[in-house]
Amino acid sequence: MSKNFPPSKNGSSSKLIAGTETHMIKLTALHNKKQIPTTRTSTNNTNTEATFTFKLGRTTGSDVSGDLSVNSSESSDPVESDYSEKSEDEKAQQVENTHVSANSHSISSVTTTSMNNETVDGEKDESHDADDITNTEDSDRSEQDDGNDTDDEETDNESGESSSNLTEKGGRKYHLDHFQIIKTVGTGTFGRVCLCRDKVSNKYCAMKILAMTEVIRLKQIEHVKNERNILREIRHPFTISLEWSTKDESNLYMIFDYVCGGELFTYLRNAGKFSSQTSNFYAAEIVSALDYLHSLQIIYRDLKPENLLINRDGHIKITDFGFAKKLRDRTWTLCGTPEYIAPEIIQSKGHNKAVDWWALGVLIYEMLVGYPPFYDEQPFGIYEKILSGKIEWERHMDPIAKDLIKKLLVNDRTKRLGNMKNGADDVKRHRWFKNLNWNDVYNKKLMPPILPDVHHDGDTTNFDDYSEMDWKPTIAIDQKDLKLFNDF
Ligand SMILES: Nc1ncnc2c1ncn2[C@@H]1O[C@H](COP(=O)(O)OP(=O)(O)OP(=O)(O)O)[C@@H](O)[C@H]1O
Repeated sequence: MSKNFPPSKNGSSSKLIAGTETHMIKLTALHNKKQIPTTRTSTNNTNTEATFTFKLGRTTGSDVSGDLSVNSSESSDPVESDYSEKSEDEKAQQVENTHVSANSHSISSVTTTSMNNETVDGEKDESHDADDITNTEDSDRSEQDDGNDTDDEETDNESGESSSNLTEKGGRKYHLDHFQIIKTVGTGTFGRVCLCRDKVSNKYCAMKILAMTEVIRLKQIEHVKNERNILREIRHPFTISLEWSTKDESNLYMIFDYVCGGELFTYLRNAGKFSSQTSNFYAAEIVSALDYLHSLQIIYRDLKPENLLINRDGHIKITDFGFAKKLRDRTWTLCGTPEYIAPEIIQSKGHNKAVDWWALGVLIYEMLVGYPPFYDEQPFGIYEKILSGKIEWERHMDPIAKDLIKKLLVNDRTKRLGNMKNGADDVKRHRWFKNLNWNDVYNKKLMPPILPDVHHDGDTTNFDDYSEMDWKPTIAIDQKDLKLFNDF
């Protein structure tokens, strides 16, 4: 099976997307036939026929059908846990410290080519009303400042700021022209992520630019609003930090801390597979982050090595909250990346945080083995394998890690570790994590197994090179469409 698994992220499967597009395979699905409907028009969907589309390439593509979440009062899901953390052994994990470059071909001298900032001209004031999905009373939210005068308990006055860059309350007042775009470090379905320099603080940051025309065309309006709203709400050592967001008449912009080590995906493909210790380190940081997100009723829904960035200090930052959702009960949106989606998503049963624990099982397997447990060249083949429940095991696999994976990759989500009455604590107490002190994990006290080869904060050598010639011309959307993004 490994023979057929493409090592490059463009070569395998992809995120799911419904409704449109060139370079996609169109498929017709019948509910309850081990196939996936993309649309759900009512909760009673027996034998509903739906057309859906998959984009090729595991990460070059993106997303999903429009968000079709439906609240249900007939949840059969297990009781939610209180997520209180339990300390275990005091022994911190000792892992081998190696300096590794994410790109096997990365160069050590770094030139950051300045580009004219043609796409980010002129800031528009924005409304910051959180939509009903993410409207919570999270005390951390004040630190996710967006520079809006009405919502600015926020950030320090960094060096060199003039008073015109301060809000009335003394917080940082952002403008798009504060950011100089340097280089593209990632591309997505409707935009790109660029390394930028904040000319006010003189710090590097990452700017995610989403073309609103594409967001509308791909019916992703609710998802990008979810992404922004959830990012404003969260603060955790292993999740990306949103510094500010805004829009103009063409694009949506999100400014993040720049994570210069590149994607875990690259390190994993270069290494082939990780040792049990290395996998354990990354899994622990992800468990810590998932536990936190779930405690806020947020499901992440896109766990995979491409979305795990490694910081200069070797610790994880989870990025791409494009599928994250604040959950009241269950949700029905078809989304994720084929190799990582849980059976209940395929079966359109409605899903909850259990899908993240399933994806963790897939991720741990992929780290230890080098390829995911369910793989086929076509998404349908992947789904059949997921639903069959059959997993091929390597002969010399760490038996304790295998036990955890088996308990995470349980088709019946009511019996899946992480989704039972003790919640994440069941995962944290598993024997594979027995040497960990979870407070040490949270406080980044474990020694990272990989230290990225980074020469300075704005180093981009751990990312692939992307052409800067294919920036699409900015198209201003009309006022009617702009209103769709009123609360972004
Ligand atoms: N804060 C960051 N620092 C450094 N690189 C980043 C950062 N955020 C994103 N990237 C890079 O950009 C890539 C694309 O980012 P992201 O997945 O958020 O975009 P997207 O448009 O949602 O992509 P997709 O369509 O694949 O979901 C990431 O895989 C990563 O390599």
